[in-house]
Amino acid sequence: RPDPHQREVLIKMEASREIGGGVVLNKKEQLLDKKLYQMKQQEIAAPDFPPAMHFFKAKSLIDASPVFSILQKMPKGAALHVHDFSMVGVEWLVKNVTYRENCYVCFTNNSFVRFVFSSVQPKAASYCSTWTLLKTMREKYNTTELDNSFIRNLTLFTEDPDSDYPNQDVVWERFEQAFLVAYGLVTHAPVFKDYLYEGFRQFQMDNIMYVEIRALLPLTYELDGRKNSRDWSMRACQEVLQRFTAQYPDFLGARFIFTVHRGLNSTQAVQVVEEAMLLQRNFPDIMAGFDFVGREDSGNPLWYFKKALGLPEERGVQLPYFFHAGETDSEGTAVDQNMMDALLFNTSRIGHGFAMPRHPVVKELARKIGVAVEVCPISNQVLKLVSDMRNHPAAVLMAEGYPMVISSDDPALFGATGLSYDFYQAFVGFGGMKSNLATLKELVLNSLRYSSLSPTLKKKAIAALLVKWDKFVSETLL
Ligand SMILES: O=c1[nH]cnc2c1ncn2[C@@H]1O[C@H](CO)[C@@H](O)[C@H]1O
Repeated sequence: RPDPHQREVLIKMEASREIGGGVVLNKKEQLLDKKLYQMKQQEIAAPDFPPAMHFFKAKSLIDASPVFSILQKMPKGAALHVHDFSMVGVEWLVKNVTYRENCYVCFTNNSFVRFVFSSVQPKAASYCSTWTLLKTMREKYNTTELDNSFIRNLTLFTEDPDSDYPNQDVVWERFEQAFLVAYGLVTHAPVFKDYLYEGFRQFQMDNIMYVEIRALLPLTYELDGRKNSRDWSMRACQEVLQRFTAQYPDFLGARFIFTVHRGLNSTQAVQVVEEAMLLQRNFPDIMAGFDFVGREDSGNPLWYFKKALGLPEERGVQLPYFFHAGETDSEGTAVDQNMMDALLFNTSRIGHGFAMPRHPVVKELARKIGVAVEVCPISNQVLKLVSDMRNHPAAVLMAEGYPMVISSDDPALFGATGLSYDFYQAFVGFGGMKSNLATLKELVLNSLRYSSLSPTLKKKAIAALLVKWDKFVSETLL
């Protein structure tokens, strides 16, 4: 039995294992830490405690939170897990993109919309009404109502999430629909570039200096229906990045993780991995690697793709992996082995790792080889129906000092922006009263440590972040 006299020592021992347990705060940081502690105490004691309710109901409360406002100002380093077409708030798509010339709309049998840009009347699709020029439609209908209905199509946001999304099947179906709605807009070649630029801008506004984007890199199309190559998309990414960093020199840049849906078969996977290797060779500066996306429970397990995933090593070619894994509750099924298999295929990080606490060997192995988990709190709340953030599995990982980064997955679809809302859920929700400024500092530093930047760039990025951090601490104390 432990000695009751050892109580203090044991408590300290636990605290030292926490994320941030090893971070030493300077005088100024200690002051800010105290301030944050008091602010958090008040928030946690309030009857309407945001992390205990669905994010869609909590959002307006979080917006009013003083802790949130500090988290917004905090330099957050990198966003390492965000999807290409969910970076930009959907208002921008509706208010800016759908108001451009030559934008057509149609309505599907299950009452969703689809968009396309075309110089001529587009051919009707079997699943949709005839295409109508939006400009003409706006002359006939109430524009505000129309725009609001588009916004509802593009996000999952609703006043009543509990009855609208009773289970994961319903919410995932709705989620994939929203991407399809955006698809015709964001794959139009000029919009593709503007979207990316606006995405960087919105992340930069949230004090993020670098992003790694899970990107489908779909073929973009021109007004006459002509399709551009995938190389065109990559060059467009390069060009937009150059333009953006020239305008915002504080922004370090972005890299892309080429992704495909996990529904494809093993032969298709071989082709896709071949293409990924080619992209990695031709665009080494902006290509980070490869991953599978889509709902894990309904897709093929990673092991099914072993032939494809073994190709790069077989050929002695570099293709880093960044697998989504453990975003499932289906304990003991084939997909529940994805985290283990991700490690066996030498993954650089694990996307989500929601099931990690249930896999002790994976956890030990991953920690030993330095594989971080990308925790996406709000995504898990919306797509995995985690109703109370205090019960999020990352609470366990955090207490054990397991290497993790906080990311936002699909901020636009959830009605969030950048990373601040997810940091709020981590800091106030599963971090509780234990997480402090040291926790935040470690999380933020982790985002660069576990990024795919080269060692030299990483060093530079961390130095730049620490300068921003000191400034943030001083300014927040004023
Ligand atoms: O949390 C996630 N888990 C798995 N797949 C996702 C998640 N978020 C987005 N996507 C997938 O990424 C594609 C857009 O890049 C979407 O089609 C969606 O299936």
